[in-house]
Amino acid sequence: MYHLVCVHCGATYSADEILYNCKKCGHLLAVKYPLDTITVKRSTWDARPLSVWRYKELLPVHIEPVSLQEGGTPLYHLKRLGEEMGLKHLYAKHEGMNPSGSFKDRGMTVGVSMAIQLKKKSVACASTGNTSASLAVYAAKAGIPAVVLLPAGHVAVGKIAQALMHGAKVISIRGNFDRALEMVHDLCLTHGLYLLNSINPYRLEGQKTIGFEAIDQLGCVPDRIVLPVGNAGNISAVYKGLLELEALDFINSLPKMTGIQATGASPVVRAIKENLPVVQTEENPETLASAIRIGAPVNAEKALVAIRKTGGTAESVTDDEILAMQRDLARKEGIGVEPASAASVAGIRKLVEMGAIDRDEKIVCVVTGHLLKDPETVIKQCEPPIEIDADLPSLLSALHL
Ligand SMILES: Cc1ncc(COP(=O)(O)O)c(C=O)c1O
Ligand SMILES: N[C@@H](CCOP(=O)(O)O)C(=O)O
Repeated sequence: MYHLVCVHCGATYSADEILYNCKKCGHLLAVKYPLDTITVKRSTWDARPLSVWRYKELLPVHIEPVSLQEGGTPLYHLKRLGEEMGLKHLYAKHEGMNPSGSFKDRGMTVGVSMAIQLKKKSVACASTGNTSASLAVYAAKAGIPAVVLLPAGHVAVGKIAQALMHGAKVISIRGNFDRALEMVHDLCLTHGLYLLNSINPYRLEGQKTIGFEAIDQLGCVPDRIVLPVGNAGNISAVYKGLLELEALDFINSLPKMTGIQATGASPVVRAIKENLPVVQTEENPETLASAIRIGAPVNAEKALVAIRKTGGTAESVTDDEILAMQRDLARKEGIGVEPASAASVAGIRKLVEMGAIDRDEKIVCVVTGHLLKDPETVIKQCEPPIEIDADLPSLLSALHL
């Protein structure tokens, strides 16, 4: 049976205690499995469909999971963009192909299942959009109420539409995401709702399967895994999962974990570049990649370890660089992603230009959310449709034929 362990002081807690922070030092908790008793074989996993639940021996859920077939997302070889950058082995893992259109579904299938396993009656989160959309979807599937707190005016319309349509109670606060997270944390501690942001150690267990799948699809461990970083849960989760695979002798090397942030919201990048022991909060984070508009990443401590221990790096990209890559992915590779997701590939382009990447590396960029999440940012970048009279001459003239 697994238990919870503080990532900072190592204090341990029983698995069924509803805890988000260590009672001794206040830092975050992680799920620790007795890996020496896990006897699953690679061949057993290989025989199952590619999905979060392929790896159930390394997940905490013991009941029938609340599932909508999450995971099993495509790994695309970016031939054209890779060629332009001089990279032969550049891949994108398209997490926008999950049920609600982002990687959060991997976390929520596990997190909402744990809410049921722990007999919680309602769930809540703060969100820049995707967490709320995903929570609303999985709470609907589980048949329990969900409350979501959003930063007013800073959430993409597709994500609000999802949270509303799937029946969550949607509250917009006049404050940013970091404040919304503090508020929902207080609400959950005082009123017993189950908090499903990435400070929930169980939710992140689902997200670690991104790394497992990438390795299974590639047939080897990539040299580098690149992720956009906001609250820093995903990069931490993927790293944790890879450590578990290594401990089980399923892999014998680790990819360089590489985090990409938007220039206006880049506290992790700053900590890496300036070799700071801890991340310093940015009070007024700003980027049009609203999913990663976060100044106080709650998982930063773990993310710094992931990047430093694997010899990875962190880099920031401007909003213009993010949008240029969003267009390039769409037009040169046929891959539709939201701005925050394009940050990972934009970051690699920048690192290549800086000479910081070995061109023979096998690189997996995680592209985290679907293009249709944020249609307004798409429309603003494109020419509007050409409206014509409904006759052939008008059509030919519009096509310059
Ligand atoms: C589309 C998208 N990409 C990236 C991120 C950043 O992930 P994390 O917060 O786990 O660093 C988020 C949300 O946080 C997101 O919604
Ligand atoms: N981008 C996230 C921000 C919240 O992150 P979480 O991983 O702590 O839930 C979102 O979609 O809300």
